[in-house]
Amino acid sequence: MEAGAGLAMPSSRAVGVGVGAGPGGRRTVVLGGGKRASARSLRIGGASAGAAAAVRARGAMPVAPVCCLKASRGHDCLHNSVDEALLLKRKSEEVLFYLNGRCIYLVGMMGSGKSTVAKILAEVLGYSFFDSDKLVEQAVGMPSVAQIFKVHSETFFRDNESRVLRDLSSMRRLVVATGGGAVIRPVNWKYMKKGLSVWLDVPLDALAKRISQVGTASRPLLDQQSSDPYTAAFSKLSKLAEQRGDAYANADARVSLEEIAAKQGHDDVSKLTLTDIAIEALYKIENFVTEHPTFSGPVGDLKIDSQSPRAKAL
Ligand SMILES: Nc1ncnc2c1ncn2[C@@H]1O[C@H](COP(=O)(O)OP(=O)(O)O)[C@@H](O)[C@H]1O
Ligand SMILES: O=C(O)C1=C[C@@H](OP(=O)(O)O)[C@@H](O)[C@H](O)C1
Repeated sequence: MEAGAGLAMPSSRAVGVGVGAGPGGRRTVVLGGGKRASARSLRIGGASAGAAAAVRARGAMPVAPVCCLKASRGHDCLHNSVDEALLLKRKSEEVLFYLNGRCIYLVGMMGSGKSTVAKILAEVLGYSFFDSDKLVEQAVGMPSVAQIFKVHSETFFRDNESRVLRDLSSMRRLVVATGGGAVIRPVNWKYMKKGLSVWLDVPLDALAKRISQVGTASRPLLDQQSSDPYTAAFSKLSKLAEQRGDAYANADARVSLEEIAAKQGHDDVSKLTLTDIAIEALYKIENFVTEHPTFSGPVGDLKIDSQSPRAKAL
């Protein structure tokens, strides 16, 4: 049975960014609606130095004073967090102007952080967040992508994925985390090109580490019991990356974690915070829209606002 994608809109939320201490004293960004982004989104001391370095590397002045560069506790840490949160919020306000309601599609390999980063971008932009895998699950009426692959087939999943992207592409003000394989069908690019696509480019070894930590059960293309989880994930991801070739490079903007790490003087992408990555994504989006002035023009057939009652009926 194939079903069309029914899109249930999350309710619209006030957008605000604040900071707080999460469980175990870890830092969190508190986003609009009271949701907390991952505790990795802010780090103490070094993180703010990193954000400041990123700003300097871009040749731009920080929009909020970046202070408190040494690792410490208490008020200094709070200032660091506030600086980063403000930078993220202010940059999002600038980008909003150019986007003119167009959707953002995050593409990238499995585990590249599309869902995680998309949620942050949606919060700061005041957009709605969608995960295309979840919409396919809803459309098909199955609890997981893994089950859809098992009971039906990858082709069945891909057909539904394309339908979901088609339906989303007529809407405005969404940040969509696509499935890692969405880039392989040209028709999906036709849909995603109605908005702006961002490739989260993460080194394969970092992806394999993340995926082996969370397990491969939810990612059927990686689910192999035979060898140790890191080696299995790395080997399969390498094959997929080879097969997919330049497909990800069709995206309008590329956020390379290796590049951000190099700009900040890190030798390891795992030292980057989610805030670093989200800020870089906003800078890359801004670069694209300012280099393509026609992009900010009339939105044409994108008439359905994600927050409107009409969208709920889709
Ligand atoms: N920058 C990051 N650093 C470390 N772990 C991350 C980062 N981004 C995402 N993760 C973790 O990696 C896993 C996959 O992230 P997710 O956002 O689901 O990726 P995707 O949607 O691209 O498959 C999750 O456990 C998430 O918490
Ligand atoms: O790379 C892929 O082909 C896939 C990635 C998955 O999404 P994530 O990238 O969100 O894990 C999911 O769509 C499916 O398992 C196939």
